[in-house]
Amino acid sequence: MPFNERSKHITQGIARSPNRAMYYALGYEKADFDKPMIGVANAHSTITPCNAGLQPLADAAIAAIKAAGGNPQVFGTPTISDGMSMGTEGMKYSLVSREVIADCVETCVQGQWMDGVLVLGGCDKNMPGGMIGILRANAPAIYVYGGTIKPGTWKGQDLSIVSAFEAVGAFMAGTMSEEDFEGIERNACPCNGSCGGMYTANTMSSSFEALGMALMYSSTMASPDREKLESAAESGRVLVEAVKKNIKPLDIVTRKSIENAVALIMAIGGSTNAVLHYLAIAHAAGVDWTLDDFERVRRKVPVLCDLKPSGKYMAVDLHRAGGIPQVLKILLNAGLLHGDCLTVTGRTLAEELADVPDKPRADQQVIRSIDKALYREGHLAILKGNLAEDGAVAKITGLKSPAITGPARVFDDEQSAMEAILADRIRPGDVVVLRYLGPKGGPGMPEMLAPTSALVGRGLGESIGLITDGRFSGGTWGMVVGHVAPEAYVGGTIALVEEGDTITIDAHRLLLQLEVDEAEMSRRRASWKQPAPRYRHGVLAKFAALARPANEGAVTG
Ligand SMILES: CC(C)(O)[C@@H](O)C(=O)O
Ligand SMILES: [Mg+2]
Repeated sequence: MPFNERSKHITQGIARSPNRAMYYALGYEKADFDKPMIGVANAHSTITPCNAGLQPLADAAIAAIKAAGGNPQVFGTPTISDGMSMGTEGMKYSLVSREVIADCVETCVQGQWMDGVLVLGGCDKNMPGGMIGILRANAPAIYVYGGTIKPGTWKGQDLSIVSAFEAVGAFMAGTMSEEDFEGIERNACPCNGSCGGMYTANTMSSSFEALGMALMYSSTMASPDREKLESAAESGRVLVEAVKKNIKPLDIVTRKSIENAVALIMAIGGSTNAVLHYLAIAHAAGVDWTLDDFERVRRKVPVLCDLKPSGKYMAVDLHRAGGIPQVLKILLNAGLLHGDCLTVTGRTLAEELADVPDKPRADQQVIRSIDKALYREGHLAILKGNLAEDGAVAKITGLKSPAITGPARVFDDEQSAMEAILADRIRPGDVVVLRYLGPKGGPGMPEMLAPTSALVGRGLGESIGLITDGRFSGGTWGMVVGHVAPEAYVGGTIALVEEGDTITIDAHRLLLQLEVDEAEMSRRRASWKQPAPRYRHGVLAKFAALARPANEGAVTG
C-alpha cells in the first residue's frame, strides 16, 4: 500500500486543490504530496522540568523524518505537572490531562489524515494520554519519552522530588534541620527530565519498550544526555519505515503485548498508576483486560529491580545496569514474556532482545536475576472485600508485612488529612480513609503523595494504613490502597465508613474489609446522600460526568 494512503484524502485530486493551496503556504513543493505526512505531537512546555527538555528532541525527530522522506507536521499537546500541582486543587486536572492529550492526538491525526505520528512526552499523563490517542487513530506511530531527570545530591545522598515531599513530614516532626530541609528543596531537581525514581513517568515509558511502541533503551536515558537526541532521531527514522511497511499500533498493542508490559511493570516495581493507565490503554485497543489480569500476572512475575520509591536506586542507575532490555531478557528466558509480539521496528520482541546478555551483570545491584528476586511475586496487588467490591490497588513493596487492622480516621478531602498528619493527630495503628476523591467525586482521582510522603517522612510508613478512592503518585509507598471502587461519590462502601470503625487491609489475603455488621451497614446506606458535585462547569465537570469507574481505567472515551 502506498505510504501516503491516509494523507492522499487531503492532498490528491482536483477537488483538493484548495487544501493543497494551504500546504504551499507551509513551504510544500509539488513532490511533497507524494510523501507521507508524519505528525509530531510535541508536549514541549516550560511549565515543568519533565517537559522543558522536549524541544531539542522534537527538532531531532523532525530532521530525521524529513531526511527519511516524510513531511513532519508539528502540533502541541498540553501537560500539567503532577509534582507542582500536588497537594493543591490543581492536582484534580492531572488525570483529566490524560484524556485531553488523548483527544488532542486523535483529533489532529484523524482530522488532518496524517500517515503516522511520533508522540513526544515527559510528565506522567503524557505517556498514557499519547498512547490512547495513538490507538484511537491507529495510524503507524512511535512513542518518544523525554527522559528521566538525573538525581540531585545533598550531603552525599541521591535526591528526587519525593525526597522533598518526605522532608515535609520529617521537618514537621522535628527530625530534620532547617538547613537540610532547604538543602533538599534547592537540590532535589538538578536538571530537565521526569521524576527520577521508578515513579509514574519512568514506569509508563519503560512499559512502552515492553509493549513494542518505543525503541529499546530509550525510556531510561536521562533527558540532558546526547543519546536521548540520537534516540529521538532514530525514532523518527523507524517511524517512517513503519509507515512504509504499514505497521499499525493495533497490530502491536494486543492482549499479549499488554501482558508483556504489565509483567515488566511488576519486574521493575512500577507505579500504581500503571494499573489505571493499562486498563485505559487496553480499552483504547479494544483488548479485554481487567483488574483480575493484573493479579494473574503479579502471581507469576517477581520484582527484579531495586528502585525507588521503596528501593535504593534511580532510573539512571537502571539504565547503566542494562536498562529495560536487560530486565525483559531475564523475563523472556524465564518464560514470563511473549517473545513473538510485533514491535514498531517490524521485528519481534525476542528479536529485539537477541543481543542482550542472558544474565544481569555482576558489577551492579539494580537488576537481580530471578533466583535473587527482591520479591517472589509482583508488588501491585488487587484487593477486594466489602470496602472495594469492584477492586482496589495496593503497592506492597518495602513493607515487612503488608497487613493492618485498625481504627478508621476519616477525611473527605486531602487537606484536612494533611493537617491531621502534620499535627501528629494520626497515631500508629490508624487506618486513614481519604474519600470523595474518585473519578467522579474528586473529580479526577488526585494523587495523594503529600499525605503518604508526610507519613513516610515521620517514620510511619509501615505502621499506618491509608485507603482512598483517589490515586497515588509513583513516589508513594507504605501501607496504602488506592483506586477503591465503587468510589464514595456513587455510594460505595467507603462512603459509609465512620470515625473509629475497624478496617482491615490484608495484602496476603487480598482483602479490604470494613468490620461493621450488615444491619448497621444497611442503616447507614439508607441514610447516605450523594453530595453536590464539586464542579458544575468546565473540564472537571465534563470529566466527572463521563469518567468510567477506576476499575475500568477512569476512561472518558
Ligand atoms: C510527582 C511524581 C513523583 O512524579 C508523581 O506524579 C508520580 O506519579 O510519580
Ligand atoms: Mg503522577
